[in-house]
Amino acid sequence: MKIAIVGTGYVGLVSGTCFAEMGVDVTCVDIDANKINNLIKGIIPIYEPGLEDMVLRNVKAERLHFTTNLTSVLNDIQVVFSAVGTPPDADGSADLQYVLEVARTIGQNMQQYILLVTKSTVPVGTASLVRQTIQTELDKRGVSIDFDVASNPEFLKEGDAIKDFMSPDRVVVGVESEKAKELITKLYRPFLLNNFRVIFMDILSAEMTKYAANAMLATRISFMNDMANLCELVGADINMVRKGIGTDQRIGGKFLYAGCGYGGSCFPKDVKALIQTADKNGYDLRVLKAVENVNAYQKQVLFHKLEKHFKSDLAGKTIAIWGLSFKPNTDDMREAPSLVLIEKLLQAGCKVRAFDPVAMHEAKQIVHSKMADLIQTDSSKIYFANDIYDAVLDADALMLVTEWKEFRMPSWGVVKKSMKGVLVLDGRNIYDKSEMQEFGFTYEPIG
Ligand SMILES: NC(=O)c1ccc[n+]([C@@H]2O[C@H](COP(=O)([O-])OP(=O)(O)OC[C@H]3O[C@@H](n4cnc5c(N)ncnc54)[C@H](O)[C@@H]3O)[C@@H](O)[C@H]2O)c1
Ligand SMILES: O=c1ccn([C@@H]2O[C@H](COP(=O)(O)OP(=O)(O)O[C@H]3O[C@H](CO)[C@@H](O)[C@H](O)[C@H]3O)[C@@H](O)[C@H]2O)c(=O)[nH]1
Repeated sequence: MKIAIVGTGYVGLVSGTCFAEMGVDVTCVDIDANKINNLIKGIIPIYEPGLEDMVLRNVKAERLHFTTNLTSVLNDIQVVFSAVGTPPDADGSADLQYVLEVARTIGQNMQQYILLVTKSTVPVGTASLVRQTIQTELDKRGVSIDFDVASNPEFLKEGDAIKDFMSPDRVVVGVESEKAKELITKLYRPFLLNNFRVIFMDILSAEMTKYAANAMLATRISFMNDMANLCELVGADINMVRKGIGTDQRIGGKFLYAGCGYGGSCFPKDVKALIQTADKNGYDLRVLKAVENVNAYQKQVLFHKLEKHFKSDLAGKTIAIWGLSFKPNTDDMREAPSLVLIEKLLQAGCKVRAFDPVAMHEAKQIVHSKMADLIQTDSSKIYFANDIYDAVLDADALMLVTEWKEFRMPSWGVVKKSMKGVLVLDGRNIYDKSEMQEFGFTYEPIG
């Protein structure tokens, strides 16, 4: 079977490569010529564990191809997946310009039946817009060609993307024709050996399922962060509370980790977009608004702890940050809590020494463009360190922001000698309090 995937980002490249791994002939399409040229040369644009090997293997086997020209493959295939970006508009709703552009290109150029499957996260009702857009282009051409639209939202997590795609808990598909259902069933059949279900439903419910899933996960995190903040005030331990409630099968143990806020390209934007969808339908999603507020507060919690410790006298202090990406195993910096902290530290007159195993390049670019006004007079205000020990040199405090594996067991003796101060703020609760105290640190986790 031959398919095309439009949009060669995290979702498009991972999905395309995984379909190719299962024997499907896949062409990945992107408007970014630089990205496509690099992929043709074997240069992978994102950091995702295991992806590079899998891309190279499938390119070599001639099952995975790259092009900037969707039209050139359109008449050789029956199924097109759209995995282009849906970034937030100024009001927080999803910007559908890329999704509709793909539909337009298809309507303008298709010569035979096409099933267009939207994998991007799109507001409920988008499939109708996609259908209308294709139909309008066909009408302009004065031709009548059969086509279908479907919704197949993606649930993969960055850093675990290949495992999530190959063995998901489930695949959700919204269809409105038997033909579309058959094509998608055929495509996912090889994956079913990995023991998951394809759940077919109507398109509106499939579109809604994606937002409801992300909203529920974000809600769990904000709920736990709220509980963590209360635990601190009453002297309870959020980790014990987490274990205590997570063992209740109705609650479950996953996505219950308190921390310094959720980031990434999905939760923040999808929570906003769902609030917008509700507003447009005259409904106030009060729970999700609270989820957002808690998260905005939580991204500043480590800074507030620092202020409290130094009695707001932060000017001139050197603060080390371990972990910049929004979560481990990715170089993605979108909505990363580290960015909020760096900005607040620079505004308070601190010097920042930052380190991340993978996201240094992205982090540097963002800090230098978005915080230019804060560092222009003195670029030494932020230093991107060579490793974890370089980062803590002469630091008054250390903040652990992203729980990369290599931060889990540092040589605390070396860290202690290198630091000027003793404060360690653990934004992901990965260290052992008594061990930290034995080393002489003032240790503060979340909750
Ligand atoms: N990143 C994730 O972990 C994840 C997981 C599940 C769902 N999603 C959703 O999937 C969608 C894609 O996310 P992403 O993170 O992969 O985005 P991304 O920004 O990494 O990639 C999108 C790609 O689409 C390309 N593009 C834009 N317009 C195009 C067009 N007309 N033709 C061809 N290519 C075009 C861009 O150049 C870019 O390379 C979003 O809706 C997102 O919400 C993302
Ligand atoms: O218990 C937890 C779990 C996660 N996080 C934070 O939540 C954010 C998101 O993490 P995660 O969900 O693992 O990463 P994403 O790659 O953003 O994946 C989410 O967003 C994707 C895009 O929609 C969905 O496909 C996935 O199912 C959904 O988990 C990160 O900042 C994490 O640090 C916590 O604070 N506590």
